Amino acid sequence: MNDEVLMGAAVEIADEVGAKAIVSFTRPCTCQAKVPLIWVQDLQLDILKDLSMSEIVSTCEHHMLDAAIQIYLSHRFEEGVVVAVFPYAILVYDLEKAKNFVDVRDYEDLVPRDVMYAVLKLAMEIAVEGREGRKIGTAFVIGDAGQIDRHSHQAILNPYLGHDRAFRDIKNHENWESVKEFAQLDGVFVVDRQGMICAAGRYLDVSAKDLQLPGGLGGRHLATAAITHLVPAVGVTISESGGLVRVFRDGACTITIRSDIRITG
Ligand SMILES: Nc1ncnc2c1ncn2[C@@H]1O[C@H](COP(=O)(O)OP(=O)(O)OP(=O)(O)O)[C@@H](O)[C@H]1O
Repeated sequence: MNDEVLMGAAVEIADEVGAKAIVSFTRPCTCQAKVPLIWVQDLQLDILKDLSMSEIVSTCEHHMLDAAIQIYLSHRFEEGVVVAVFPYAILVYDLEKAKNFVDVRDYEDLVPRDVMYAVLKLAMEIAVEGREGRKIGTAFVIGDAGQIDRHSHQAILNPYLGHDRAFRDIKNHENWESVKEFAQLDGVFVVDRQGMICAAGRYLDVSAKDLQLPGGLGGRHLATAAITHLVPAVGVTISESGGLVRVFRDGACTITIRSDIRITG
């Protein structure tokens, strides 16, 4: 169906239901929306043309959740509805679903909300952007830095050693460029509860052999999961091979977020 016709209908529906935004998975086209327009580039949507109507709706809902998680992290929309436009369907989508899926409050006993938000958003940026066209994988272990230290050692010289707090604060976007540079190093980042990066290039001396984890995880993922079982900490990993961002606590994977969709607007 014509993308412009669907967009026109979406603008009317958005007005009617008081939507926060229109989220479009179609090709960009002109429209007169009164609410923000968010474009999503999702390469896995080509399959829609071969599906039945009910399959289209459930697939679109699934893809909308992936997009809504990114929108939740980037726009901090925590409630309300958006109107999602797909090549063959229009959905009115409740943002609560994304919030429930990645609720930063679920980690508040270990990591404050603003620190968790910052690490997740930064992790998504690293997963989406990579570095100079290359995918990169890394991990953040956030929590009791003293205890994390006891189960790890420096794989390389710590680039954060001796730097003052202003440069090490992960909540400050100005520090994210250097984090992205150091994300290319071996090992993991250690971040304390205040959001201060204590180390990069840290090797975790732990074993995941007793943990129940999804198959196919690499060494850094397994070690990050294992440290969260051993000490009060949350792990956030970015997979170089699959582009997925995962969150671990208590030795288990609690969130998996796709990063192969691009949000603009
Ligand atoms: N215990 C560990 N602590 C810190 N870093 C590790 C540990 N084990 C492996 N690494 C580092 O992680 C890097 C990637 O290893 P690997 O591909 O096995 O795992 P991964 O990062 O979990 O998986 P992916 O390939 O999906 O990113 C290696 O360069 C290695 O030095």
